[in-house]
Amino acid sequence: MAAEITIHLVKTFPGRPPIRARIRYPVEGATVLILFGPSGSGKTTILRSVAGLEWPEEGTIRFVSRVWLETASGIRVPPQERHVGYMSQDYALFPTYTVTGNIAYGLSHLPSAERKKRVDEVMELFQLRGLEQAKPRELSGGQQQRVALARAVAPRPLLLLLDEPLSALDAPTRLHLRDELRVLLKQLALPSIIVTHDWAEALTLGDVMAVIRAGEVLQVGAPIDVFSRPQNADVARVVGVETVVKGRVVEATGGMLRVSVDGTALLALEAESIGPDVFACIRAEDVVLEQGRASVSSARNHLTGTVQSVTMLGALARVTLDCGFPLVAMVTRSTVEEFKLAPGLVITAAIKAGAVHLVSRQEA
Ligand SMILES: Nc1ncnc2c1ncn2[C@@H]1O[C@H](COP(=O)(O)OP(=O)(O)OP(=O)(O)O)[C@@H](O)[C@H]1O
Repeated sequence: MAAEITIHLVKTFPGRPPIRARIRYPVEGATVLILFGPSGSGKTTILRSVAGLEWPEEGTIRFVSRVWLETASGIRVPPQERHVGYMSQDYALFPTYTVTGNIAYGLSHLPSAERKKRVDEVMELFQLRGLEQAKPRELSGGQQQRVALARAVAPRPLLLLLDEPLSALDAPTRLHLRDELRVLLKQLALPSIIVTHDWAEALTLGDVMAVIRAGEVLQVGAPIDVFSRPQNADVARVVGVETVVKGRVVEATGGMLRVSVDGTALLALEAESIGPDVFACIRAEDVVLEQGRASVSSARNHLTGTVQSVTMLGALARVTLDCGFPLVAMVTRSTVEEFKLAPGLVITAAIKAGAVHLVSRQEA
């Protein structure tokens, strides 16, 4: 039987609806679980419960063969015996400690020579050389993030728990460190659970993703499947991007990238540090349907597609198209009536280049 992580819990804060998580997934060397959802949905509470920093009133938390929580039989393993690395959203570095002091914090059980060796190793790994004596306030946001990660990883935890690891950073640093973090997690061969509400982070970093809303786990699956095939309208609303397809950048011209998706060309705005292998992501509301060839919009992409399905959702309708790849559009009820949208109809989908978001993808 494959090694698994099980997180089943109920946690209630006074005056709030209970947080109920049911997540179970296979774990290998560096499997990353993403907890994805809007603010206040319960992601941090689930992460803190796995760390042992929050005590659910009911539940089971198992990591491979270890049981950390089983309320039915009274098992409650304290945080220090779980051997997890935890990084909170604000990094929580000790302000009066130096960089090495912060990193050495969880290594007090080691003899001093070994402790020094391990600190040196992680300083090297996280490219912190030269900053040994610096205090947290003297570091940039990116450096603080590295020190916090180094501190979490130094004691060789079994599992790494990261709460919004990139949210405190400015956009360019965030983009750069997102790619670095992915490489690093694979290099460490350390399973991790990462909280985020950023879909690009979920796609780049995650192997498995749990979508959480109002304390309920709505769907668990591979990120690309969850984004492109949300189980229901609630999940679609939370993830907000319904077309996620694998593509390859084939040309860069005049500030645009031409991306081939199963042979169909898509134009996207040029983006920094994008490799040739990408996910092309399109929000359903950014797809405009047009009839005939005369285009009124200034969109750079005009794709011919065949309607596969039309689902009415109140005043709006979700339309799935086959454009050589599956594309989802969200249109008004009046568009459905005006264009007589129905399965089999051939129609044009217009998408602005700026609405085609590219996210780097590691080719397996
Ligand atoms: N210690 C606490 N006491 C009371 N209520 C709490 C406590 N911790 C969390 N909550 C409540 O539980 C709910 C879930 O909070 P949680 O921090 O887990 O959400 P989140 O999805 O991580 O949000 P964010 O992305 O904003 O951090 C919220 O309604 C929050 O106000």
